[in-house]
Amino acid sequence: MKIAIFQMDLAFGDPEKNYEKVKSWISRMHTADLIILPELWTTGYDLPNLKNMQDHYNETVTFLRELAVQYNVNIIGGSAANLKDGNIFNTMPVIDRKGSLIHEYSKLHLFKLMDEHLYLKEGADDASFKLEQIHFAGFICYDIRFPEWIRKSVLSGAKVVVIPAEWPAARIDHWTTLLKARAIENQVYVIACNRVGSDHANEFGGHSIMIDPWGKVIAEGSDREEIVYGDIYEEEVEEIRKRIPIFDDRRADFY
Ligand SMILES: NC(=O)CCC(=O)C(=O)O
Repeated sequence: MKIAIFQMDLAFGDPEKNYEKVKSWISRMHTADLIILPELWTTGYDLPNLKNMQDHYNETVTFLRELAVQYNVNIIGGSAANLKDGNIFNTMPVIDRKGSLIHEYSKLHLFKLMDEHLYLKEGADDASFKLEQIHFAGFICYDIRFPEWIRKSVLSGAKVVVIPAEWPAARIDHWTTLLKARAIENQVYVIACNRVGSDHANEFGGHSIMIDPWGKVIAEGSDREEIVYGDIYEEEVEEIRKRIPIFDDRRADFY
């Protein structure tokens, strides 16, 4: 499967501008099977204004469904603010080549350092889904600091872990280290998309990355706006798991 990660810069609180940007860049990614966008790519962390955006999530999903059909590509649509029953969730839509919305996941762990707990509600979704017969699990940014949560999906069969993010440059060493650890300890592919650019509070670090189940970096972005490309091979996961069989050796009776 050919992957294209778009580590974009965002127009703060301006979905129309961000839609325009994705529309103008997507034709460069037309050979990919799967495109991945960053967390909250339509608005950035314009949290106080999200409550005024009634149909925003549905508009975003419709926009991505049309692109998926037009370019015959699967899209993991980063995440967008999703106003539901008076609460706002930080929700990742997954759309297949036919334009069907096949999965949604709302961020489970809210990040207090960026005020998420003041404006957002934590999700309660399963992270797993299948895309082109491959078992994926999708998490959002801060979720990567919770290895038990990721391990749960891996134990249920996930072979590829995808993470859209808005991770500040100030902690980019944590980003890279945590992602490599998640890949090595779970023997899965890790594909992570982080935005670049800045808002009033943070500079974001980019360095989107694809890591194989051995922990080797397949592709890594810079700190500038760009597309990061790489290929994944599902059978590689089983090969690595035969080399060091941690799932046979783990002592599930103890933990
Ligand atoms: N958007 C986020 O969840 C940021 C998480 C983060 O920066 C961290 O250090 O964790």
